Amino acid sequence: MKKYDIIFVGSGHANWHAAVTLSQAGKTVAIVEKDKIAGTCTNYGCDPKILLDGPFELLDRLKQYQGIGISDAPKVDWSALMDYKHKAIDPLPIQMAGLFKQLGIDVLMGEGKITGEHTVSVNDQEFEAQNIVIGTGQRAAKLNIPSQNYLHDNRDFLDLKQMPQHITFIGAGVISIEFATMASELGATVEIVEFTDHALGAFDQQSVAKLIQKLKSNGVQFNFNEAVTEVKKDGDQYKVLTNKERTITTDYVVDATGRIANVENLGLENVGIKTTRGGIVVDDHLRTAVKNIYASGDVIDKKIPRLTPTATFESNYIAQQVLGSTEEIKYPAIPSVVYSLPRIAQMGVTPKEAEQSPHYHTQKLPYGKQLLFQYKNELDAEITLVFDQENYLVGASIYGNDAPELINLIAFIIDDRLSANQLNQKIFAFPSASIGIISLISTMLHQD
Ligand SMILES: Cc1cc2nc3c(=O)[nH]c(=O)nc-3n(C[C@H](O)[C@H](O)[C@H](O)COP(=O)(O)OP(=O)(O)OC[C@H]3O[C@@H](n4cnc5c(N)ncnc54)[C@H](O)[C@@H]3O)c2cc1C
Ligand SMILES: NC(=O)c1ccc[n+]([C@@H]2O[C@H](COP(=O)([O-])OP(=O)(O)OC[C@H]3O[C@@H](n4cnc5c(N)ncnc54)[C@H](O)[C@@H]3O)[C@@H](O)[C@H]2O)c1
Repeated sequence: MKKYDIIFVGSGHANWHAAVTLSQAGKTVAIVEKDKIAGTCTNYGCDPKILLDGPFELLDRLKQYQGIGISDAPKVDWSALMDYKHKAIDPLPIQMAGLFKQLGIDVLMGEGKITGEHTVSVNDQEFEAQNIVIGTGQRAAKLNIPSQNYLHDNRDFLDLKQMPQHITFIGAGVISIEFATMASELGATVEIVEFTDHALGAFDQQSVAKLIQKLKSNGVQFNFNEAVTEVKKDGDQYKVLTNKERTITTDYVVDATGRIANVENLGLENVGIKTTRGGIVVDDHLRTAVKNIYASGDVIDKKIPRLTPTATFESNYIAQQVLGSTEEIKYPAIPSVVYSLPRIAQMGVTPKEAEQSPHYHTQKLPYGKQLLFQYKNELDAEITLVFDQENYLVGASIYGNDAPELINLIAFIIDDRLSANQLNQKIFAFPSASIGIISLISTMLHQD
């Protein structure tokens, strides 16, 4: 039986960062993968999504100059954009496989199964390892309704050769909102059916309300407190039936009602690894019930957001544990971003949490209006800052196209508990979007 120091089941961000670090540290490493190398983010998630979003973001920025310098905006050619997506994304698993080979990491293609505390089987062949890391991620949930096979998921949407004229999204979470943004910008008619009374539950609802208004004005119809009960085929189209006795006639249905952990058929019961509905149960060292078997990334039952940077953080943490560290895992504040137009970002204490606690106070800044030149006439952009009683920044919610970049900058201010004086010791480029925000924040920050 071939022996390794460590075997990783799954090749996504939850695992490959640790695999690279450990092989560079002289460990013998294998990665087991049953689908495309590099996992969801690279092949079916963040990377293709942001690549397809690029031209839409550009057009959204052009709209800021509509009537004041720009008249005829260009149009997006979706099928050409899709060809470009394939050119850019399809080689990535091959490139990653090349990197692993160069580093001496064995890639074992097939379904990995835990057969014992130190053994993993792949295609009926057994391999032994001192440590095992389970990073098998999540998959799209499927609504339990008749005619499930008419429902599409993120993989299908991000591969669409042509944008359908009418699309129905089930669920008003991050995936639906991001995809609905692109579809509506292309001119598709979009309906979203959501069974709660709100969209994007984890984000500041005042920003979400502004975004919904904008999407509505672009032709997106929101149906809250409504559930899909059945989907029927009707010639080339579909009939989506809801519990409000409504029928939506549509060309394409995306089920984006959440994601579930890949814990089945993994042999976890062979060694007594515990799972819940949320995924694999781990301790504060990311160890499962079997101490030499870790779990990492989306497959963990966790309260923090399931994102690529959190999976990467966990992967880097596990590498250090295997190399001898004994520290328990401590997460910094985690930024979450919805890549809608405009973007919505959230980090640290939310405005809602702040409202409900005497320990925090908030300040809303309509920076789009205040920083007209830096923000290129993006008039509705705003940020809500949350401060603690000593006026250190502990949270921020942003509504604006620069939100992903600004929230990364704000991460330093929150994590390092920077004071106004510390910020003022630094020199930033001017004019720039970020310096405008820094200047505004520094007038409110803890003075020392
Ligand atoms: C549409 C979409 C957009 C997203 N956009 C963003 C974004 O903008 N920003 C962000 O931070 N996050 C985003 N995410 C989330 C991000 O993709 C995940 O958090 C991240 O991929 C988690 O990494 P992971 O390694 O835990 O899981 P995955 O990337 O899912 O990797 C798990 C791997 O394990 C493999 N596997 C499963 N079972 C087995 C088995 N038994 N044997 C062998 N291999 C197995 C799978 O095939 C898969 O390749 C998005 C997700 C989706 C679906
Ligand atoms: N920008 C990003 O970071 C990003 C982007 C896309 C995906 N992701 C990842 O994917 C996850 C989001 O996936 P998602 O959007 O599918 O899930 P989600 O949990 O964000 O949203 C699902 C929505 O569907 C609704 N819903 C559930 N059952 C329903 C039903 N029967 N009928 C109608 N509505 C129903 C829920 O109330 C919820 O609003 C994130 O948590 C993250 O892990 C991240």
